[in-house]
Amino acid sequence: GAKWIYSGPEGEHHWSKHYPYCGGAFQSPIDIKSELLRFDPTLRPIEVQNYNLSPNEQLTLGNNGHSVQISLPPKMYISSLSHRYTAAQLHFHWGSSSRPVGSEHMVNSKQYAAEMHVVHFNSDKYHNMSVAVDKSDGLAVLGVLIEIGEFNPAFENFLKFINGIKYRGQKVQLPGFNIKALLPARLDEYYRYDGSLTTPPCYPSVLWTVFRNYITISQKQFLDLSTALYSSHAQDLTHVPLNGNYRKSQLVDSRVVLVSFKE
Ligand SMILES: NS(=O)(=O)c1c(F)c(F)c(S(=O)(=O)CCO)c(N[C@H]2CCCc3ccccc32)c1F
Ligand SMILES: [Zn+2]
Repeated sequence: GAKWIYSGPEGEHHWSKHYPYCGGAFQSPIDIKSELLRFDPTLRPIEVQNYNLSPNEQLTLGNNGHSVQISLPPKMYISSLSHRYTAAQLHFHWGSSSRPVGSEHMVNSKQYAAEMHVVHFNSDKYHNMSVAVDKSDGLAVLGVLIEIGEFNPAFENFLKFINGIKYRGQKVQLPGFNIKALLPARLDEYYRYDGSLTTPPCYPSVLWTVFRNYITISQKQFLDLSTALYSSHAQDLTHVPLNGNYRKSQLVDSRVVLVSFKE
């Protein structure tokens, strides 16, 4: 689609000019505040299938100018929701080396260093992402908050290739690995709400699951993620660093955030 960026003249406050849904309701991310929470005993642990990919599987690691993304094979899916949600891709949002806060969701106004999103589409009802992306029951995204702390070996499976995709449009192949190792320990503890894509076109089509527990990456791993990439093409005269690629918190309005756990 048309170009959009996170800050400046084409920044997020201008997205709605070309992408009307961005100015609409049910937008994401949100600041998950305690007073919004309602315990829902019917929320089952998240169960994922075929996330443990063998190294013989080839994945594509790419720089799409907005994020670093890993394409995921359709054998991967979420089996614990009312419909089968088949994996499409995962990507990240992060801050910058000077401001190491870049998660999209916040918990009681605490912003984390980064956030991972695993994007799935409702394959019971829609043939692919493109058809599902603007349907109210089209997508399910798993959100994982990321803090700086212990080194994360699972991150190395793609971080070690990141210098091959420094510029927009660049892709490299990478051996499959256990994507489940990127998720936090407790898949039974999460926040759940109805929201949207956090980038244009901002369709209100996402069933959000944000896990309660964060994962950690080391300071060095965060620096690699936040300093390696550019949103500009390799041949562009100006190199525009890719960081701070997170949308600000959106209005919750009358939405309730369900939680699968009691304090
Ligand atoms: N935060 S978020 O809302 O989850 C989210 C992003 F932030 C994000 F940057 C992307 S993107 O990397 O594709 C760049 C711009 O769309 C996506 N892509 C999704 C939605 C758009 C269509 C599509 C098609 C195939 C696979 C994934 C996707 C995204 F869903
Ligand atoms: Zn995202």
